[in-house]
Amino acid sequence: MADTVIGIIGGSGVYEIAGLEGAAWQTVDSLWGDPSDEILTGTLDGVRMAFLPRHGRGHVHSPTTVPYRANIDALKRLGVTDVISVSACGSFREEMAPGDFVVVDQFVDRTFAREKSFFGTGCVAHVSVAHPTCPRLSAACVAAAKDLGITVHDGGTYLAMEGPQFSSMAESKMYREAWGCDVIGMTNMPEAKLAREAELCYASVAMITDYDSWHPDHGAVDITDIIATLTGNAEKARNLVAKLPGLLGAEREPCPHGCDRALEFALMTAPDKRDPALLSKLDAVAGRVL
Ligand SMILES: CSC[C@H]1O[C@H](OP(=O)(O)O)[C@H](O)[C@@H]1O
Ligand SMILES: Nc1ncnc2[nH]cnc12
Repeated sequence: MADTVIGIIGGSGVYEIAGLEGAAWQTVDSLWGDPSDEILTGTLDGVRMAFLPRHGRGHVHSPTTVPYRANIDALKRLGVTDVISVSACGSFREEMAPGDFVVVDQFVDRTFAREKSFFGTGCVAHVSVAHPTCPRLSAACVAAAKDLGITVHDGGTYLAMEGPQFSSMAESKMYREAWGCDVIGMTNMPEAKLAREAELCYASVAMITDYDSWHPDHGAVDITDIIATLTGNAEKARNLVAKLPGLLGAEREPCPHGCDRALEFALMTAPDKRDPALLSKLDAVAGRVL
């Protein structure tokens, strides 16, 4: 058994969490650049927690400029084992309404202007993201939401777009009708891919703020409406996070789905061909297998 350390990545509208014992904002150095902000650490119900606001306090980073690699590396350096991403999203489904939560289990990655891997020339690795979220951690998020009486959808496909502009109506209809996506946001990719490379369990709690631009009765997505819905959602998200230590416990068995062993057979580059500079940057993310 190992200690559980819960990492929360807070999205739009979620810039802090309350109630941590021994709470302190900590600077974490990463060789992958500066994380989005300092990380709030402490314990909740005897479980270590680390909270990182994805866009930084004051919402400084756009979805494109969020330092995704530095964020995941910094959480890994703090000993985080389980990452819960909290995000705002638009809905492509009538029955997935603003105010509802979706615990996402699949992604379509349409982002194109971001660094998507810790690996590359000098240390090549290929991990599977066929099942990009952790079923054990996702189940805990669903249970927490249900305990709180939040309307939660267990599973859904999240289309990750580059942004920062919202989609055109033609795109919105295509993602919904032809591609079968359920929700849309701008940040869960490459975050989920990087969490898998770092052998972290990852779950995504997507909080619906709008119907994007496909819905005949709702018109185009509007940031003012989004912010109004976000405020209510953020409070629900903080309550959900507070339930997680009780559900996950202070000690954890190895992940039954193998998230914490994702790199086991993934490295392709022969040991004598590996680039020492890249290997030193990979010490936290891939140290277990290097
Ligand atoms: C405020 S609407 C658009 C913005 O909100 C979402 O951010 P996050 O995923 O961090 O909650 C969405 O992906 C966009 O970045
Ligand atoms: N409709 C939408 N598209 C992309 N990101 C979003 N975040 C919240 N609503 C969104």
